[in-house]
Amino acid sequence: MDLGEGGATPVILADWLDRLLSSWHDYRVPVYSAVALSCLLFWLYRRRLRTTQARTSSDWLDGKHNIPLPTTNGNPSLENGPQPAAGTNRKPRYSAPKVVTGRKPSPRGGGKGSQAHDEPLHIQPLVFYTSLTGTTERLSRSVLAKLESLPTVQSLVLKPQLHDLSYVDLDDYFISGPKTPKSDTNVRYFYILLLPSYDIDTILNTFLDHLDETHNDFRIDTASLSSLAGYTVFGIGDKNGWPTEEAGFCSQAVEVDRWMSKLTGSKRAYPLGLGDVKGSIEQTLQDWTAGVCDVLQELSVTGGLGEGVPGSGDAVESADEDDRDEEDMQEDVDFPDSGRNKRRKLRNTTDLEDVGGKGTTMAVDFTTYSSSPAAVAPLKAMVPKESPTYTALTKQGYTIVGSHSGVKICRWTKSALRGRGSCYKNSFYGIASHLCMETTPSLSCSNKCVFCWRHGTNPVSTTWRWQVDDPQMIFDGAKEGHYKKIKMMRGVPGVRSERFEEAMRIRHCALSLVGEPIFYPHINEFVGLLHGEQISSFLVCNAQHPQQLRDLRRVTQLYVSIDASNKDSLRKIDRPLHRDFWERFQSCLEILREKRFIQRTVFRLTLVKGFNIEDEAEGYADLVEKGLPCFVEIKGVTYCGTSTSSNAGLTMQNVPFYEEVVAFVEALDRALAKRGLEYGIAAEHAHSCCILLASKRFLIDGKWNTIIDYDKFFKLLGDGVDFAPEDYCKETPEWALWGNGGFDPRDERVDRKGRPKEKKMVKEATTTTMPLEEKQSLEFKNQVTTKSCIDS
Ligand SMILES: Cc1cc2nc3c(=O)[nH]c(=O)nc-3n(C[C@H](O)[C@H](O)[C@H](O)COP(=O)(O)O)c2cc1C
Ligand code: SF4
Repeated sequence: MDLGEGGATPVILADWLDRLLSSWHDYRVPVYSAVALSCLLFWLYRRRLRTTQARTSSDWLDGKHNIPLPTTNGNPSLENGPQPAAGTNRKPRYSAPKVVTGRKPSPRGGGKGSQAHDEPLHIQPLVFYTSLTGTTERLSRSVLAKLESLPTVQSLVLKPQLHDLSYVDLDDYFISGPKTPKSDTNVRYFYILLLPSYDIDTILNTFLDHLDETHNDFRIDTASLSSLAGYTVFGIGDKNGWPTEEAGFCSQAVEVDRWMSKLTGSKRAYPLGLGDVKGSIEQTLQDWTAGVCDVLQELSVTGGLGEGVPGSGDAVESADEDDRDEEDMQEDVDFPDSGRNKRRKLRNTTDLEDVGGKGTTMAVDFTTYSSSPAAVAPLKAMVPKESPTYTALTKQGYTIVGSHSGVKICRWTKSALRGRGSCYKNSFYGIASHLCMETTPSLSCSNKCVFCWRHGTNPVSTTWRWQVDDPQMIFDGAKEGHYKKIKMMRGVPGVRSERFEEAMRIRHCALSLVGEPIFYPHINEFVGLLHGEQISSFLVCNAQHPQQLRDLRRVTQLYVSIDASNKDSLRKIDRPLHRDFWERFQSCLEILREKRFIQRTVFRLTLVKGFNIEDEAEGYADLVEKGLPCFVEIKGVTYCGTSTSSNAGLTMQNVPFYEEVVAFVEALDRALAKRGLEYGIAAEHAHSCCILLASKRFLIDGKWNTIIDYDKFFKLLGDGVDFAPEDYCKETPEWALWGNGGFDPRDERVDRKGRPKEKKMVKEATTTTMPLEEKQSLEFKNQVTTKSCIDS
């Protein structure tokens, strides 16, 4: 090629390009094929390489590299005599970058292969302990004995094994769990750990380091013990030297519990138990063991840890959970208009007492007191399963019972289970929130109060125009729903085992939630069922159904919501459906006055700034004079933060400060004194912005007696004698009295992240000057905690 001839160069280049292009056209198909084939070969090669690596890793863990596997039948630590302490004989961790993902359980059990699915699931309890001075070993043996005596369901719970952590190889049990024996592929392991705490260097530090390393080793799945069926921990400590958890009581057991939660993917099967060696540890352990045995039985039958937090316990730590609660609360579901316009007025009406059981075809008119025969029209369910209302309520955490009742565990119940405080009813009347069931036999109401947590989400009506469920069915369904929700809490971090055990026996029933309980035609029978099981009853009604209020038989404490002191305010706030709402309201006050020597009567005042506080103290005092209730509860409104509340014109500005509630209560107290009424400010629960005014009938020997003596109440009820509210009251604790804040010292106050906080913080903060935003956020936090127990 002569490149010297400048003019020929472009021609040559063009010629080359032309040749290249025609070659490409001739050979492009084989070239494409060759590239595709190379890619395929490369992919196959990579895949094969990965399989080989995984097998090597698994072989390594399975002991094909000279690592002995734990014996599952028998206890190496006990049978083989003393062995070197863990930590001295621990094998070095393998260094190859291979990922240990934990053993995969079969869908139901823990076996591999399809055949395993048909075989029964076997639960193998493994009890681990460590002990320096022998206490924990002795206690562990007693747990072992109890587990051995467990009546097995078709022998599905295998003989428990005991392992001293000082002698076992931690790698064998605390990396990916023991290997499933070939003889029984459907075995799943259940770890029970009993651990003392030492603030000196012991095997426990080695154990904790091991769990930490396992969790943080990038080669190991963070939840490498997720194939376990579950785990639970019991801590042994000494309250003499380490009086509180913050001071180190059972600190190492608490820590192990946290690591195990992470490593198992939150399979805490039973709450962490803590026993004080200088206290009643035997009893605590016995109760805890009984609970663990129940879980084992359930596990062997169902193959799962029960509903709730996935795998029994979501890995939500306290902060997440609190967030979730608030998210729940923010949630606003738009329900279709339950049909005020569509509502069909039934011409013919009947008395409540004439209404039959489920499937009844009679309608009840609450607008009149007449008792003419009912219309014979087939009635529908109030909340049908397929309705959007049902879906939305279920989504909000309600369990719908039958066709018109609901049950839900309130935030205070959860808080009390975690030892973080009960609602104000604990301070005023001695109701610990974890013993309380909140339910309603009627999700429907005849008001649309501006502050109602769920107004707009439930049916509203002046008439009962739905089918009527049997009270026994509602009672059974409510208990079942409640217990199910409590059980869902057992995997939640921080739940105290002793409170969890106590919660499995309902002691109180708050008939409030949402809706109007007195609306339910068989309310008396329902209350009778509660009392039959020694469950006390608090019934809150909206002062709109005088006939039903009059007919209501004895409840432990009877509430009437007093949401305003005059007609205009009441219309604005309660937005009642009845045209004669004010007359109904007045009648209810008279009825309450008549009942005041038979049962404890309460006025519940919910203060809404801009609606019913300003200059109304005198008006409320007049109402108190009329009804002469035993108690007057005054509470700042709960701000729901939903569009329903804002549609009703409510904002955070309507939420009073605690100091404003205090000022109002003091004004009301003065107004009552002016009228010569014998009342006084008895107690407070600053945490939920609530204060109690009480009749001096309950000031006995100069001491307030606002607490209910529940045993006495049931005794008197059982004796069938006449009795008065003063016959079943007892002294209010010091910490609950006016001026002392009202936070139960047996509980611990925490902040949103679950960290302990200064007990007086909220009250102090709310009563000092602070920027509006800060104040609102704090108030909101205080207020949202009371979301569940609102007036009907
Ligand atoms: C040196 C020492 C340190 C201890 N540290 C704690 C502690 O930090 N927290 C705690 O709750 N108990 C602590 N204890 C109390 C023990 O946990 C308690 O005595 C336990 O019953 C010991 O169990 P063991 O006999 O099985 O070893 C400590 C005891 C000793 C002797
Ligand atoms: S807030 Fe209501 S339902 Fe919850 S514990 Fe208190 S009384 Fe019971």
